[in-house]
Order: sequence, then structure tokens, then C-alpha cells
Amino acid sequence: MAENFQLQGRHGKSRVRVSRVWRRPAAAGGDVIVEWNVAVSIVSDCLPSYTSSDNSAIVATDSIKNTVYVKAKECTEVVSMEEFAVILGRHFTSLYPQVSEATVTIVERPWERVTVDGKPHSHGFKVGVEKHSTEVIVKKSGSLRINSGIQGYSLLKTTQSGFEGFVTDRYRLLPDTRERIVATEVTAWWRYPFEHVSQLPSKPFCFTQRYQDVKKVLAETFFGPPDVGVYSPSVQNTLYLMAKEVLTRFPDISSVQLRMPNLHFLPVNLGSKEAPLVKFADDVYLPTDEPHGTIEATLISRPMSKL
Ligand SMILES: O=c1[nH]c(=O)c2[nH]c(=O)[nH]c2[nH]1
Repeated sequence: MAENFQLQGRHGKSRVRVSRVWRRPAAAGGDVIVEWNVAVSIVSDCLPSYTSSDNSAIVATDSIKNTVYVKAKECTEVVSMEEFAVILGRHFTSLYPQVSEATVTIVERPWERVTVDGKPHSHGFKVGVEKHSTEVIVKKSGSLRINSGIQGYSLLKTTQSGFEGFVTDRYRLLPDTRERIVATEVTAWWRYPFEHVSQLPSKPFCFTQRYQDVKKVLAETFFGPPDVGVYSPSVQNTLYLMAKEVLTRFPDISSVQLRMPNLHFLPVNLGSKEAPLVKFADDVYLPTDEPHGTIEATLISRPMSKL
């Protein structure tokens, strides 16, 4: 009997933690290690398993988890997490007729090579702070979407920031200022323009290098030159300039989304006007992230007009 429902399902495994080491002599730069938290979610035609006891089309989530380790083992050369996600996505969509789409999400634990006596260590690492992530969607047709990002990228400057000229009405208490601390924890996502597996560059495209490049451009634009900096009239304007610089510098990035909470450093004034205990002179602040401003925007490259 046909039922009056439309059913869509997907399944997979989350928080699959895998670490891969590639052994290299010290002269070749030393060992490489990655630690990834992988989530795989497949769109699979196994509707009878939802509506009856027929599990015959299910690729078990346990098998999905096992596949992550098999593929990590098979990657005998260093791969970026974007490439690894594509390998997994292609595997599930090509091996199983019932799987039409796979989404692979990876978050990296940022192990960074340590420097000892000024030299990069051949096999010593420490954990960094900000995290690199990717989300790759692969369809059976080979169509592809790759988004990568950075999370937890905390940036602050002690001056060269202000905020003035905003709406004045009965709700406004904040004075205009041309001198404040600006602090944020950047979350960025950007999209690579490869829309089909056939468009992936044949020489290993260094997604990892691009991540480092984006991180550098974001910080350089936020801070400005080391000696004088650059004045920020608002988080909004700085966010826009950061996004614009990423798209301008990297033609292989087609859009970028930035989220930059405004983590306030409040001036500390204690006591009364007549008998001040602490009088603020751009020196003592109360840092707080609760509440905080939320500022975000997406910038998309316009395709070049065909002349
Ligand atoms: O750069 C800022 N943008 C705002 O939208 C805003 N709102 C606010 O109270 N302070 C700030 N600062």
C-alpha cells in the first residue's frame, strides 16, 4: 500500500578520529603527522531499512568507520585533508550503487612542528590553536563541492581601531571613539571553484598551503604594517577588507564567508567622578565575550565578464 509520505534519509559515522604518520628522514624535512576528526554522511537508497526490517542495502556505519582507516593506510604519500575527503567521497559514491552522494567533514587537530635550538624538529610537535576544517560533497556523477575553513583564529590589536557616526537615538549610550581595542575570533569558510572531480588539478594542489596563505592574508589585512598598522573604522569594514583581499589574492577561491565576533574590552572606571579609584586612560580594561557583537558577511567573486 502506497503511503502518503516522502522519506529522505542519510546515515554515516561522526567523530572518527584518525591520525596518519608519513615517515621521512630528517634531511627531507622529518616525519609528517596529521590528526583528523572525520565525519562521513551518505545519501543511500536503503529506504526499506526505515520502513521495514530489510537492511540489505545498508552500508553499516561501522563499515564506513573502517573505511576511513583503510583509506588512511592506502595514502602512502602525504595528502591534504581536502584530498583525503575527496578520496573518501569518491569511494562511497563509486563502490556502492545505492549511494548517490557523500559528505565528508574533517576537522584537524593542529599539530605543529616544534623548533628546538632554532631548528625545526624532525619528529617533535605541539598543538597549535586555530583549526583547519573542510567539508567536501561528492555526487555519483563526480560533481563536487569543496569548502574549507579556519576556526578559533583569535586576533587583537591594542589601537588603530574606532567606531563613530552610528545611529544616535534614545537607545544609544556608546560614545564615538577613535581609540579602542579590537579583538575577535575569526571563523572563515571559503569555497574552491572545482565543481567536478575531473577539474581537480592533477599535480597535487596544495590545499594545505592555501590554508596557510589565507590565514596569513587574513592576519596581515587585520593588522596592517608592523610599525604603523592600519586604522579600522568598524569591524564591518575590516571584515570586508579581509574577505576582499582573500578573493583578490587567490583566484582559486570563489567565495569567502567571515564571522568576526566583536569581543569587547570595556574601559574600567571605578569610583565617582569626584573621587575616582581607577580612571580609564586607555590602559585598564575589562575583557568580556558575554555579550559580544556578531558581525558576519559573505563575499563572492563575480565571474570575469567575457569580452
Ligand atoms: O565595529 C563595530 N561595529 C558595530 O556594529 C558595533 N556595535 C557596537 O556597539 N560596537 C561596534 N563596533
